[in-house]
Amino acid sequence: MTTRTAPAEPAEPAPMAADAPPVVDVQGLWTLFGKGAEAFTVHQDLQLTVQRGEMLALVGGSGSGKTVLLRQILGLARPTRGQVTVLGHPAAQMGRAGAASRVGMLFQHGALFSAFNVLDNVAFALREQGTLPADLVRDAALVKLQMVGLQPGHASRMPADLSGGMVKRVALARALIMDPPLLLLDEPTAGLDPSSADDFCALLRELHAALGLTVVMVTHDLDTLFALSTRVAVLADKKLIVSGTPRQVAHFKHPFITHFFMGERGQRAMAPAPITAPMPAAAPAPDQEHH
Ligand SMILES: Nc1ncnc2c1ncn2[C@@H]1O[C@H](COP(=O)(O)OP(=O)(O)OP(=O)(O)O)[C@@H](O)[C@H]1O
Repeated sequence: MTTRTAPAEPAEPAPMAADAPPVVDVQGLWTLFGKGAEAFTVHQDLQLTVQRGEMLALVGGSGSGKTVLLRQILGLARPTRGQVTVLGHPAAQMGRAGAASRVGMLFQHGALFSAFNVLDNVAFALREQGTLPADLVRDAALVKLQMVGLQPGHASRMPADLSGGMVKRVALARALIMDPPLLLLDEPTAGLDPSSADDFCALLRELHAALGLTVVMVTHDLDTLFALSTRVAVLADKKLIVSGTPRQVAHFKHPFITHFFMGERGQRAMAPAPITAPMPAAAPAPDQEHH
């Protein structure tokens, strides 16, 4: 089995002015679905703030409302009660153009338009805005392709001809086309092999630092969480039960957290990086030591 390499420490959030407003501010959020006997509550008086420069990982069990919360931050879904504010604006009132210039979203499987080539996928939101001539839109899309490590030669390829890692890169370039300060990632490394997942995490770290992005991601993958997040927020029991560094959160007593962090994968992801100094020639092979 191939395993991922031990992650480097995540980047520190960019320094902020003491009175800087949060990039994302969720207050008193209630989300209810269904009616009558079928009604159920997903979020119950949930609070969350995300400061500029953070890379926040949202974790929680299946059905705990992580994706619904991302959609509410993006303005695609409205809360039943409470406020979701993004860069000082109510998320639900941003409109499509406003949302694209403030928030970039990387959907779990890339969600590329299969009938459009790479360039047209990346350029889509900028072209739809209709404010720039076609050649500048094309140049902007090529710059974004380069930013995510793709070549101009990839621009004319169709999504069906791309590897999983390339689909993620194109989707990332598309999410960044309007230079949004906030990037939302839904399972950024899902479906990638360990080496491609490591490469994609490295790219996200570079772009986070180079562009001064604020990132909110949903991930079930502990390697990704440890590689990227400056803070982890845990959704359980319909609210945010704890937030802190990955290591702080891992020690919080809650059945979901124990299950999530304390399994074999969690222990491996939290283990210190292996020491790579060569063994002395005379050292016994490990399987001979206990005879
Ligand atoms: N538009 C909707 N109408 C009705 N129910 C919905 C709607 N959207 C989400 N739900 C329900 O809300 C709950 C939370 O869904 P959500 O997709 O946010 O969970 P999640 O935490 O992202 O789960 P997973 O980790 O499995 O993706 C689920 O029970 C889901 O079926």
